[in-house]
Amino acid sequence: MASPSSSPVKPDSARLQNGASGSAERFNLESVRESLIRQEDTIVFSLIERAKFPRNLKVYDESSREIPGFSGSLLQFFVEQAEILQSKVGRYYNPEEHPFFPENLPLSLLPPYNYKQVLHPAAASININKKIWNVYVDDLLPLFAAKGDDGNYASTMSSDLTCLQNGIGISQALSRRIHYGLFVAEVKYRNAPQDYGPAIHAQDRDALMKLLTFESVEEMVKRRVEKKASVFGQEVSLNDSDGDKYKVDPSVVSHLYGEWVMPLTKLVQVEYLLRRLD
Ligand SMILES: C=C(O[C@@H]1C=C(C(=O)O)C=C[C@H]1O)C(=O)O
Repeated sequence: MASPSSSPVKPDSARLQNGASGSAERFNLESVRESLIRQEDTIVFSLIERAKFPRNLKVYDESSREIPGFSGSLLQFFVEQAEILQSKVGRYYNPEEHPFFPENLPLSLLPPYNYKQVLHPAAASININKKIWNVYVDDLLPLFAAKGDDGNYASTMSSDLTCLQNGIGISQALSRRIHYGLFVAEVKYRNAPQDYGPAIHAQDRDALMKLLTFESVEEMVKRRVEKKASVFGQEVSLNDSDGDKYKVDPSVVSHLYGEWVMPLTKLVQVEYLLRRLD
């Protein structure tokens, strides 16, 4: 997948959406963590939705030439076309939205929403969706999508599309959640500029990673998402003798957060903080 650059369609100013980030008025560590907790539900439900289909690996085959004149996977084509449409109606003016294919996106046909500046302008240059895409296809799908191919490529891509771009979807949920690290990092900097400033001036990634890491919070996140997966994904049976079965293994969800979601969220925080005093 081509390395994305920053989106050309974000205006200079940006404001927290009232959606995932809670009230636009409250901007503190508690409110951004509350938003991350709410996003857990979307991620767990989207895992369950995507798990309806087998891997259908043909969809992700980047050597595919199925689409005349297009070089890339079926899903890349599908998502790219969706992002073109959504860019035309201003989706990427929202600082919480990050396109997977920011190159060559058309400008919005609608006037930009008057967002309040929350993040440092450097945030517009941070987009790790290439990593998210590769992690999703190479590491995550095998964890929760059964082997096999049922030929439902359009349905699979619709599931991935709403995932990658919007609505209830695993990759969209992942991208939005991971890039929410921008807001977490901004709050952490504002709370302790005296701590973060020296590490930023030294461009010390390790020092920044140590400052922004809260292992106790991470442990709570892993336990909570595992519990949510067991509750939201439990197979309901009228036969009491059936043991507990789940649409997605709850331990997989905890593993997914611990191995990828949280490390990538922290990577976004470090990348942002390195540029915070530019
Ligand atoms: C998001 C935060 O930063 C880090 C990443 C976390 C995560 O991705 O869930 C949790 C705790 C921190 O180690 C936070 O402090 O809430």
